[in-house]
Amino acid sequence: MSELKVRNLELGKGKPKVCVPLVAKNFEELFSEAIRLSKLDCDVIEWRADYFMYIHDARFMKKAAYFVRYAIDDKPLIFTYRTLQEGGGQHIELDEYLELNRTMIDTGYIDMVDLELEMLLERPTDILDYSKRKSVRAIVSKHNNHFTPKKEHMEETIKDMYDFGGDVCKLAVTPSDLSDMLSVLEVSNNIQEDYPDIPFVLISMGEFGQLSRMTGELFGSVMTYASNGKKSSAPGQLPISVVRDAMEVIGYKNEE
Ligand SMILES: O=C1C[C@@](O)(C(=O)O)C[C@@H](O)[C@@H]1O
Repeated sequence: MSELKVRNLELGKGKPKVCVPLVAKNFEELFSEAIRLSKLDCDVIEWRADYFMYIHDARFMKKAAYFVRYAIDDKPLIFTYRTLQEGGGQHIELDEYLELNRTMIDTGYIDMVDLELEMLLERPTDILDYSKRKSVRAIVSKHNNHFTPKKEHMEETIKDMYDFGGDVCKLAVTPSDLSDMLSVLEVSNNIQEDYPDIPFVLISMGEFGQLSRMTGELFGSVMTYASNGKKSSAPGQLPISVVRDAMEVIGYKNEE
């Protein structure tokens, strides 16, 4: 499995890393939630800025990023603006989306940025090169909140994300039954076997998909998203302790 260093963390080495979402609408919530999350047993924090009310004010956003960094100390931080089309909290125009992500990359407070493949495909942009130059890792992502695409299609999407320059390639899809969840595991297994250099995260969301959030060590996903104890940022997320316990069992090796 390919490895990727982010601050003190090695994605792709050992167990999948556990990420929890930071969801807040104003500064007060942001700061108190960031402090609360910093004490949880998570490896990474994802600031879901699409729920924040000051996204149109770059000065406030820089301050907010500083607050979050200060509150969470040395934990790796992902900046994510999830668009409405992909299940996010509020609408944003493409120009502003790119500008906001660039501003956040510039702050030096974030370690990773989540960029949606569809937004990157809208128009030529150098934002992936830009984040590389600034040593911010890029997660290229895509979310299907309605169904699970065909297996070949999911595999192609992950490869496209990698070819495009994603440091981590993430696809989250919606199952309508358990066999949809199994397709996601099968695609994960194919990618880890055929493209071991691609660090990826494949998620089957919702209740049918929950197994996919615990099995990364077997099927190759380098990270899993868990609920933060108050709010989840996607259907099917499990509490951190449940994910950790499951991963202990799944990764258990007999010492003989
Ligand atoms: O892309 C993802 C994965 C996710 O959608 C999930 O299914 O856990 C949760 C989001 O916060 C994150 O940005």
